[in-house]
Amino acid sequence: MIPWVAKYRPKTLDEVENQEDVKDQLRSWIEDWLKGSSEAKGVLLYGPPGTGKTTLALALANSYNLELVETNASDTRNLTSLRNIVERASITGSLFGSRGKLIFLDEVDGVQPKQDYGAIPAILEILKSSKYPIIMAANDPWSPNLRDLRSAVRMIEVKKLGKVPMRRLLKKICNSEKIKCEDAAIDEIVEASDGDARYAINFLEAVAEGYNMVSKSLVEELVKRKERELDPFETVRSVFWARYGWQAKLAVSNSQVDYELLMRWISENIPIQYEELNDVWRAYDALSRASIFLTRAKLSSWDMLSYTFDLMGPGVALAEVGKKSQTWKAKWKKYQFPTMVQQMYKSKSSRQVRDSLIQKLGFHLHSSTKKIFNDVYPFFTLMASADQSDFAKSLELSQEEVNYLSSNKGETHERPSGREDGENKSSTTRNTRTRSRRSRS
Ligand SMILES: Nc1ncnc2c1ncn2[C@@H]1O[C@H](COP(=O)(O)OP(=O)(O)OP(=O)(O)O)[C@@H](O)[C@H]1O
Repeated sequence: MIPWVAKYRPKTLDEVENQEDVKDQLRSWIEDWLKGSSEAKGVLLYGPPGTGKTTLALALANSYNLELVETNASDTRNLTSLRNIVERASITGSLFGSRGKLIFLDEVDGVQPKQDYGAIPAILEILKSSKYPIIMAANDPWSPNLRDLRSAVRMIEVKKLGKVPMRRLLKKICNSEKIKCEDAAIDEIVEASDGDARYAINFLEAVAEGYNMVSKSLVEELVKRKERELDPFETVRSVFWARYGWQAKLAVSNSQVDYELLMRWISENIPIQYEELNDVWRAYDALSRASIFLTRAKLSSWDMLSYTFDLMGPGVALAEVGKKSQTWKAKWKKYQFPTMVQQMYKSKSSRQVRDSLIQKLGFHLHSSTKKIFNDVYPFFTLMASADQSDFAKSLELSQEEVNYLSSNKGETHERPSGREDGENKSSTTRNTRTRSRRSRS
């Protein structure tokens, strides 16, 4: 059975819902190409997931009877074979005499500067030498890694699909499938999809397939369930409150939270939920075994994941022996974030205060971060605890930074990142220039 996203994917540009401006730009670009007068070597379609970038590339190829050669931009092996195709094209000459090609490079923003080293230069080279039009897609095209690429192509933004065309799209599918869909249910899916057509169509298919009809109450229930799967508090609660093993297993296997992180969540909250020492012991025993199976799953076979779920879900849930008799009020506990997540957050914000503090001191003293950190910083911690008001004002410190200094922090932290010498000199120069310009005006 073909999934609906593929079954109902528009074949030509005229069938693509909305996106009129994008379609016009693509038509004029490809027609210039076919006439041999195109200025832009390639096009980069960018926009959120599920908005139709791949669909538009495919529809463009079909509309102009071109063969679509599709590859993922981070697959460097495919880029090499693409280079061969392009090279061969330059030798064989007339390309549009027979059936021409349209090259489609998906996920150019997925190219990693380190792992996929050479991919962007390869794309730039293909762009330069290609006799075929090249169309690319990205969700986020603004990374510094793509700077050269951005200036080499025409950028076309693909916006989220609006509510009216999305509704039209879903209704068309309901009619073709001869399924009874309540209007309010369609509206609910449109709302939940937030302009992502793939999400909306998949959602519609899941409801229709499971229940043979699409009602508002069903959609609401499924939206809630999806939200719960994303929420670690809900997963933890479902595990601890499960009366039967299968309920706990379903909660962990459906959860969208990363498995390791989920283990930390469960681990943190075991002693909060369970009061009997033996229950706590059994729960931790199950969880530690789950951790072993997770490592095995990663190292050898993902089949082991099922044991991880068994231990992390039912293993922890059934560790509490007297659970069945408890009311929900007795079970209700206030869960907490894993300590590690809290610490990471705290140390990150604390590092940010320290770094901005050192930048400011460097600016006022015309020194590098290294010099400030090694030689000057301890004196400032003393000065801050002695006199705060004038000191803070003259250095333009925020209250957060003053508190940080006067609590004598700093020695306990690692040295801040950044270039050691000259870093603050250049920022000082920049700041001084801004200041003098300001004072002139
Ligand atoms: N404007 C549209 N008209 C009709 N169907 C659409 C439209 N946009 C998207 N779709 C449907 O949504 C599905 C997903 O779209 P597509 O794969 O083109 O999105 P994308 O922008 O390439 O996503 P990603 O960035 O995740 O790769 C398509 O298979 C198609 O069925």
